[in-house]
Amino acid sequence: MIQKQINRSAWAERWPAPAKLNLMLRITGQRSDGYHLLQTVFQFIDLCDWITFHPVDDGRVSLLKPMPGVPEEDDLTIRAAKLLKMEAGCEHGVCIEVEKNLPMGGGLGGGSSDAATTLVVLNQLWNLRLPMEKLMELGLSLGADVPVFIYGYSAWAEGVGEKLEKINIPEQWIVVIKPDCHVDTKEIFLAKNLTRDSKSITIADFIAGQNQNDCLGVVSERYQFVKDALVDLSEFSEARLTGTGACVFAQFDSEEVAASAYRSLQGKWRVYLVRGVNESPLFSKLRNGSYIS
Ligand SMILES: C[C@@](CO)(OP(=O)(O)O)[C@H](O)COP(=O)(O)OP(=O)(O)OC[C@H]1O[C@@H](n2ccc(N)nc2=O)[C@H](O)[C@@H]1O
Ligand SMILES: Nc1ncnc2c1ncn2[C@@H]1O[C@H](COP(=O)(O)OP(=O)(O)O)[C@@H](O)[C@H]1O
Repeated sequence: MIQKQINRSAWAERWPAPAKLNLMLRITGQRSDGYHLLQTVFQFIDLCDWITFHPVDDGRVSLLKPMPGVPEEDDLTIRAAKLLKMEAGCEHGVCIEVEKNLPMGGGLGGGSSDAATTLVVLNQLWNLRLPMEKLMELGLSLGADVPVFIYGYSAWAEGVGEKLEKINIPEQWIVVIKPDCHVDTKEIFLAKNLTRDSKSITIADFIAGQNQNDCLGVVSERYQFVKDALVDLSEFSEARLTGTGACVFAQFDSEEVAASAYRSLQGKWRVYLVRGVNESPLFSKLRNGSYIS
């Protein structure tokens, strides 16, 4: 985590909020508050929302343009900025501009990533100096997926996704299909027939090929588009579900083979050709950018 101060010019920058994939997901139990205990592996992909933070003098936190279907006060960037202000007890204001590229409710973690980028970048721009651990704690109160985007590196995750351990995964080419449906995370976790008692595995087991997603059965039984997308994608490589869906993905060693699969699927599906990356593009930008003094 970069703790250095960013120059004032960074206000004019566009900051990435990358998507994640769950390369496997096991549900090993349930907490007394209903939240499920998971084992999962997060890797980032180079498909991003882009966020610009415009300074304002009146202390208000607002969106330049609210997203269709999401009231401004519910937007995770607004909630993150307000939470940060409250935690730091500061009077700063900001107008947030989000260029939304990640499909919503797709299991790519777009809302969580937008929240994480807001926490990390405003912490720098407002010179609050909150440590990464505090930002991750604030992030967790916004959503189970937020901490990994603050952590900024591919991770083996346990708990509800907040106990993170760095992991290096081959940075392959990936084809992602976004089926034309929105899967509600809560609905899947409430399903009676969801597997909730998977045996815990180790990182070595995952590397050896144990990569099941325990949500797959319930999601594909309820969402025909997801089932169909898995069938079409598996003609090219092993097809998997990310998170609770709706997106499905397949990994490829070769860009050429991935691009060929992408082209074949393009006519029928909303499809993305991306690359898996172990360092979050947000942290690559913070580390490599000339705006860090
Ligand atoms: C399943 C995962 C895997 O990465 O991804 P998505 O498919 O949503 O991206 C996440 O853990 C999702 O995280 P996130 O999308 O932030 O979920 P939250 O907003 O915290 O929770 C939405 C709802 O799902 C249920 N929930 C969520 C996470 C969890 N470990 N157990 C749960 O039971 C809770 O009912 C909660 O009210
Ligand atoms: N900035 C945001 N971007 C996306 N979704 C948001 C945002 N703020 C709030 N949300 C809400 O969070 C829900 C989950 O969005 P998202 O994170 O994209 O999906 P998922 O958790 O399946 O990856 C959306 O349906 C939307 O109602």
